[in-house]
Order: sequence, then structure tokens, then C-alpha cells
Amino acid sequence: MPTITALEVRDIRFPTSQSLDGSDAMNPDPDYSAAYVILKTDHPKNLEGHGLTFTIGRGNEICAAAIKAMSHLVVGKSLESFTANMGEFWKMVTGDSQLRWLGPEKGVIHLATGALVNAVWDLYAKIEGKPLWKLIADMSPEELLSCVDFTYITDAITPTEALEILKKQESTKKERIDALLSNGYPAYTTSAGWLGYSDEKVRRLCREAKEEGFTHMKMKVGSDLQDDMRRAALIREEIGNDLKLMMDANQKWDVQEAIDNMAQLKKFNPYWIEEPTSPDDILGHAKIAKAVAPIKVATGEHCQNRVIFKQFMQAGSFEICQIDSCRVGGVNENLAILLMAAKFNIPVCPHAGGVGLCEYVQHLSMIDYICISGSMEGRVIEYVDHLHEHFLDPVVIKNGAYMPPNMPGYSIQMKEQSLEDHAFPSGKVWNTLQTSTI
Ligand SMILES: C[C@H](O)[C@@H](O)[C@@H](O)[C@H](O)C(=O)O
Ligand SMILES: [Mg+2]
Repeated sequence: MPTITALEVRDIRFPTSQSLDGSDAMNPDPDYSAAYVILKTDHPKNLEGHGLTFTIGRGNEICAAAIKAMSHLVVGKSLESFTANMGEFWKMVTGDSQLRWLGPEKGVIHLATGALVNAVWDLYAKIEGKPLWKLIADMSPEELLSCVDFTYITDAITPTEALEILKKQESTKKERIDALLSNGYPAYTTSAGWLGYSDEKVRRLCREAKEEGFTHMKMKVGSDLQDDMRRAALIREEIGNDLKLMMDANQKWDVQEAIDNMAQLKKFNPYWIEEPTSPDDILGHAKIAKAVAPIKVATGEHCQNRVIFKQFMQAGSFEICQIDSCRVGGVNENLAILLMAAKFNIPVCPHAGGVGLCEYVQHLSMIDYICISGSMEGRVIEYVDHLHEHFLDPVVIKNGAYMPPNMPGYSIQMKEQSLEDHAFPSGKVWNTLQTSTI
């Protein structure tokens, strides 16, 4: 196995605020961005590990600097010293005696951890010649268990309980891999529902999504209640009553406001309300969940680590767990969250509204299905139809389902030309934009 010889960081930004792709009530003008890391190696084929963490523009340079500050944790070390015990590797990365003060395990430093940890997994999967989902699916229950750091979660799940969950799925893994290869993993689309889109565009995208076979769709709420009601009515007009409609408030409301607004919006039969309030308000979410039932509460894209996820589960604060591939510390921490969700019997529907997030999270849901929960019931992966053309191994959606990737790695490597053109602020795309606005 190779040694990591250098770590390169790029600040990559896409001017999506121009078309309002990705816009919501809290984030009206996102520029989908990536703090992007490349791990160079001495491998004879020059194999590299790629990883990114997602931001929405300004501040991406801070994430990039945080990744750079972690260089000493991986540069000069052999990949084998990590893969021998991935749980220990993760503990080492999050446990740096000085960097830890910046978190611990939250905020910018944890976003950086997500990028770095995922880059190591990407390299590992490339060396093994497998897509990440298959690398992990091929692990024995004991091997998978050893990737997880159980620090702070043993009051919710012990390693022995986790091993039992994994062993229960072991003998039937092959059946589920075959099912995935034939039918894929169901997706829902958010692309039709961005807040900044015109009514005509929303109507057209709703029709297209229905034709493409999607059975679930998500719209943004949380701006102005009357406007939310108007848009919900027009979306229902287009998609009918059979399709499931999810709503996402992106943290806009106070607790009582969320309860009151959902009492109005319930006439459009929403399947879930996502991020109704602050992502840190575990008890507030529990109160909302009780009040809005049977509408489900979903959250997770801004949950900072496994400890917060644990408390959401313990307090009955959500019915849908939305893991994010790089908000928490990458693959290892997501395995911990998936195991807890399986124990608490909570379906995981990953967050993917960003650049590269669809490419990433498909692997995590597939691992969940094959090795952990063993079920797709009540589970859908988010899909947004933006920026896939920049990736070497872009997602493939067929009949509203993600088809399992087959290229070695974590599907997150961007094309060299895309990295060059979208480098901020010197890349061609940003130069052209600046010239055109002067
Ligand atoms: C700013 C972003 O596009 C968010 O709106 C997006 O991640 C969203 O919350 C989602 O659930 O996809
Ligand atoms: Mg959301």
C-alpha cells in the first residue's frame, strides 16, 4: 500500500446563485462550493485520494485552511497504517491534541475532517479496486465494526449490540447486492422545489420529475406562509395526490411557529417536515414531532456529530434521520450513526442537496441496506440534478432510483478541467463573471 506524500487543497465554487439552484428560505443565494482535498501518493499508478466538504460559498476558504491545518495527520504516513484499524485512524484524526480545541467534533474543523477522512476512504477503495459501497459490503461484521469509534455513544449502542446488528444481515447480503444491482436504491428529487424558481419552472420540473419515475418530491417552505401555501397548491396540482410531498423549512421557524405553520400546511398532506427549527434544538424538535404527527419530522444535514444524532434518537425528536456525508466526520462517523438508527429503528434518508453530495451518499445508503438496516422500507435518497457533469463517476439515476456505482473509489473525484475552471477566485468561470459585472 502507498504512502501519502502530499496534501493539496483547492477552493472550488460554482456560481449557482445566478440561477437560484439550491435556494431556500434560509439560504436564498447559495454558490455550491467544495473545499476539495487531494492526497498524493507514491503509488506506481499515481493513485490519489479525493475528498470534499460542501459549503455554500463565502467561507469556503476557511474550510480549505482547516483541511490544510490537518496535513500533518496524514502526510508521510502509509495507507496501511490507517486501514489496519480505521476506527483508530478516525480517533487519531479527530483527537489531535491542539486542533481538537477548535471543535471538538463540530464546526469548520469537523467539516474539514469529513473531507480528509473521505479522501482516505476514496484512496483505500481505489487501491482495493472497488467502489466504496462494495469495499465495505465485503467486510466481515467484525471488520466493519472496527471502523467505528464508539466514544460517547455506548449509552445508546454498545459494540456488542452493533456486532449483533451486523451479524444478523451477514448471511443475506448477497441477495440485497443483487437487488441493488438490478433495481437501484429509490431516490426523491428536490430539484423542482427550490424557493427562487418561477411558478412556470416549478410546474415544468414537477411534470418532468413525475415522468422520470420519481414518486417523492421535496419543496421549500419557511419564507411566507401564504406563499408556501400557494406553491404547495400548485405543486400538488402538477403531481397529484399519489406522490409523496416533503417540505423543508431550513431552520426558519421557532418551535411554536413550526407547529402553527404545519397546522396550515398539513392540508397538502406533507410526508415530512424537514429542519423545522434550529438544528441544535433536540427538545424543540421532540415537541414539534409530537404536535405535527402523523407528519414526520426529518433533520440531520446540520447535525454536527454522532452525539447530537444520538440525542435526537433518544429523545424521539425525529422520525427520519438525514445523515450528511461531510457535515460529520466522514464515512466512519456515518457508520456509527447508521448503526444507532438501525438499533432505534429509524429510517435513514440522506441529505444530498449540494455539490458532490449525491455522489457521496448513495454509497452510504447502499451500505446501510446491505450491511446494517437490511431494509429500504421508508427510505429514499435525496437527489438534486445539479453539477454532476463535473465528476468522473457521476450518479446514474434510472426510474427514480440510484444505480450502484462501479468505478473504484468514493465517486467524488472531479474532472481536472472542472477543478481548474471553478477555482476561486482565479478560475476561468469566476474571472468571466467578474469581468461581466464590472
Ligand atoms: C442551500 C442548500 O441548497 C439547501 O437548501 C439544501 O441542502 C437542502 O436543505 C436540502 O435538503 O437539500
Ligand atoms: Mg434540507
